[in-house]
Amino acid sequence: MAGRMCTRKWRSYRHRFLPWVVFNLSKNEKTLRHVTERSEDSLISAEQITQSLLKFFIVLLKGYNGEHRTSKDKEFLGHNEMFQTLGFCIDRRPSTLPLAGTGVFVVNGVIPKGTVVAMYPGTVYQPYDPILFQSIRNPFIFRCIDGVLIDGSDKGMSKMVFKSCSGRDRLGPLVTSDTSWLTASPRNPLAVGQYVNNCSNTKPANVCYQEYDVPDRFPIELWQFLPNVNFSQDARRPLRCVVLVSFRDIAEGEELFSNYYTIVH
Ligand SMILES: C[S@@+](CC[C@H](N)C(=O)[O-])C[C@H]1O[C@@H](n2cnc3c(N)ncnc32)[C@H](O)[C@@H]1O
Repeated sequence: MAGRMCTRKWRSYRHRFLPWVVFNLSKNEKTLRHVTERSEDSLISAEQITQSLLKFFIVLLKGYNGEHRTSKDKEFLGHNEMFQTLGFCIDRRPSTLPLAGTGVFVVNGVIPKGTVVAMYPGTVYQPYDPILFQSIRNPFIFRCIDGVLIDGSDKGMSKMVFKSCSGRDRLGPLVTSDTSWLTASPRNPLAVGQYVNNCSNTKPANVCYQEYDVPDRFPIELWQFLPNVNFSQDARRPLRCVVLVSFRDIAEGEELFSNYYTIVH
């Protein structure tokens, strides 16, 4: 009986980070996110995500193309632009949870409910792509509803694969993805979503993951701020990105927490 229930739950899960979620499932039963329909899992529409990213990327582009900037200015440019355009700023800091490593915090401003708060960077693997070596002991493999995987690790082989795919996909002088999320100072400061920790019994989730396929009409000169790249050059589908959207208003100083595990009934 328990086995059958477990199998049913397993079949209806949406997102997971292995082996973290499997290991913690029983411990964190209260923190599972339950939704009754697949559509309920999307807090905002794809069009709202597009508009939000366009608004921010256009400002980033102007900033990075601006003259009279020193390299020091450029280091903080993303954060300044983020605060001015979106009204908040996020960054990585040691987590408030014991033994949880790094987390992501609202360091300036407030985030209203239903806002695109962060992006989950990484190499995008279709269900048929080989990912075995990159996935070994890698807690940053994010699983989308349709089996697409995103490897958000910024180290070792994962890092090499991302850089190589990004170089391969350049269109002459046009860069079509951002590799700076692999460093401590991403040009697009939204691209730190892979460091958002799982909620706990005392720290409920304030953001959730939402899949987003980049539409054809997304301006090519703004692709340089997208922190995702396809592993396969011949992936015959739009580029998959994952954004984190706020469940509620989030105050300055708060840490972001997501649900690593969502059950669709
Ligand atoms: C996707 S990473 C998140 C970033 C991670 N905190 C780090 O510093 O690399 C997932 C890993 O973070 C840690 N983690 C996430 N949520 C946690 C929690 N609520 N309590 C303890 N550790 C957590 C676990 O080690 C997990 O395997």
